[in-house]
Amino acid sequence: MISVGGRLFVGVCVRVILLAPCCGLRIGFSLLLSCPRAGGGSCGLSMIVLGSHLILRPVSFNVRCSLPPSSLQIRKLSIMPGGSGTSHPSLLFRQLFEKESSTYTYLLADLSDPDKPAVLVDPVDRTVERDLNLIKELGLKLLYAINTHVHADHVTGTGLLKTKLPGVQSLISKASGAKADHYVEHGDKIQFGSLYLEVRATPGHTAGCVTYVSGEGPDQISPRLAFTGDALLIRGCGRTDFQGGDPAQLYNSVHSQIFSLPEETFLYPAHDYKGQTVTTVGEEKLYNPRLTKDLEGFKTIMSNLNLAYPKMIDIALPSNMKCGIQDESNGSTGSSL
Ligand SMILES: N[C@@H](CCC(=O)N[C@@H](CSS)C(=O)NCC(=O)O)C(=O)O
Repeated sequence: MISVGGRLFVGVCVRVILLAPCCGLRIGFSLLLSCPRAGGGSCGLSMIVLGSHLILRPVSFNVRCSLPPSSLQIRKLSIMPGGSGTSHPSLLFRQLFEKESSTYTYLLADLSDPDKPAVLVDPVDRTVERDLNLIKELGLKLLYAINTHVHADHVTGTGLLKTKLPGVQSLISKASGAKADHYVEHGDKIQFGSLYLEVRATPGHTAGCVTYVSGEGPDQISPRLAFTGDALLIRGCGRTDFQGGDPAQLYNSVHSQIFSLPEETFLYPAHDYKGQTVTTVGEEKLYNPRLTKDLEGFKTIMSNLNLAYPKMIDIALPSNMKCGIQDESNGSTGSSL
């Protein structure tokens, strides 16, 4: 069905028509011309070509086949996994999943730049080959392999990526105390082409947790995207019982740095254990069962989670303190961005 200027509809369809018991089924082609009617339906004339016969029939529809005016904008959107959309003509965005640790890795690139510069947020060592293949196939130039924090449940892929793609630089917060090529602090900007991610300190799950928020302004991604790591999970949040975790600090981080973003901001966490992919600030402010409580209620919830320690914690923590880099000589002398 084609809508011309939102007023006239032209449609072609193939019909299977039962003529009479003796004739059996016949295939016909129909051309439909119609115009919208008050109340959302449309009416028009159907011309059916059936063998050598032309049948003209008035028709009426209750279901509109045209796009609502707002969805005309959809043509400009990059459709995200999970059904969300963001409007930036040159953004490439992928949400990738590692199923052993239920970790999300995010690939972002600026396709308007001839180099197609890219960043990868929270890569996992087990899925580095998959990520590298994708980066290669799409012709991207990976600038930074970024961590939101020192993960306790899996080994970061940043070290492996650096060995396989020379030129890639690892990046983590200064407050994490981990080794990397670059250390970021609250307010820093990570540029890739004409796009950037802003660093917001969101400690509480770990002392060095940061959230990376896409840039602000008419030339940036809209609605904004925030990669929250484990500070905020969909309808949940990161635990606070190790790595310098502190429930009051986490509560304050989420409320001041994430819930202060516009309601339509898309939130992408580092994990989901229930098959969810994305949420928004507005949704979490309404429905997050932990963070909608007052501070005392939140602290009570957090001290009663009774979660088992992550299975890989003893391997992951020491490795991730070196950004997953096994060779001591590599990545040990980082600098600010
Ligand atoms: N079972 C998993 C670990 C699950 C877990 O503890 N997840 C962390 C984030 S990774 S350190 C968390 O903060 N969870 C919060 C929650 O409410 O689930 C494993 O063994 O790896």
